[in-house]
Amino acid sequence: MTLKIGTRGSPLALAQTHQVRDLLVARDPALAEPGATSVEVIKTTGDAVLDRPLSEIGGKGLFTKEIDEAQLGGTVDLAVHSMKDVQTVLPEGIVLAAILPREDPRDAFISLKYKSFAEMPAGAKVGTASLRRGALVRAARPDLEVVMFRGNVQTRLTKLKDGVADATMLAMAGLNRLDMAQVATAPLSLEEMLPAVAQGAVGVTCRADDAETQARVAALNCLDTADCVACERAFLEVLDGSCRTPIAGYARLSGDRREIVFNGLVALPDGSEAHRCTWRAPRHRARALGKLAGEELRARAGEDFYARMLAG
Ligand SMILES: NCc1[nH]cc(CCC(=O)O)c1CC(=O)O
Repeated sequence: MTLKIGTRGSPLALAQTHQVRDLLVARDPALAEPGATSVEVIKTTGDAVLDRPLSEIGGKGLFTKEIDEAQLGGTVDLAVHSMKDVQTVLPEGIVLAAILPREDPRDAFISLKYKSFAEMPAGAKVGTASLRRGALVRAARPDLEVVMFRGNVQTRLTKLKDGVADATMLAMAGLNRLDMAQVATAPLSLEEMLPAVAQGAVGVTCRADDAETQARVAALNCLDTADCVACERAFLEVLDGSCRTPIAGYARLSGDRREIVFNGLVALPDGSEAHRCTWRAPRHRARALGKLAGEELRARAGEDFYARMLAG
């Protein structure tokens, strides 16, 4: 019997998957035997389309659908995902069995020419395909130009060298997991660049009817991260639906770890509007807090917010 682990094939996805496998082996030395585990690389829609912003492709689970199908079909037993890419409502038959301790949740500013956004002159180009990052840059610096930019770390660095853009942004978590933190010019503060919901968190899914694998995987769960991510995902669930909305959300625990402090944001892609909120609540109310924050921002943005977004 082989424990089959499903993952995308990107260097980051593979690094995360090997980390999960090592953690499982550490808990059950029998898994270290040859053939006891296997890593199955699965190409997803998000991997196949490299030339367009993901928001244009649309649809849910761009980086997860094919892996979910493999899991439900029994080709893989567990799957490792960046939680940022996991839809708020999981497909029927699949459960989230563990969330690993969160990495650095911040975005990194990356440039070969400038040390920070503040140093960038009017007209300089920022490369990103992320609606959230684009909207936050446009809101803070309407004088900069945002250009379309996708690809892995190496591709982006080459594009910076070639002058396709003067700066870009990537999650610190991904750089750290790839041992490439030196690529970051500087981390951006949580105030200037509120992260995507669940950024920096890795989740492991199992089949709902596979109690044995669920029990193995559940041992890796980090309760602190799971509560924060549950809060953020409840927020996203209230606001999203389309993947075409710039949304940011970050929850952390208070110093005594009894409360959750949540910051959320929803914006228009052109940065002309951004609504922010801060809430705190006892941590057992994590999901309710996220939902409340989402409802507050929905109300503050106004009924015609989504209509303005589609028009813009
Ligand atoms: N959508 C791609 C993606 N999914 C997760 C990460 C980074 C790692 C993480 O947030 O855990 C990235 C790349 C990026 O945004 O830089």
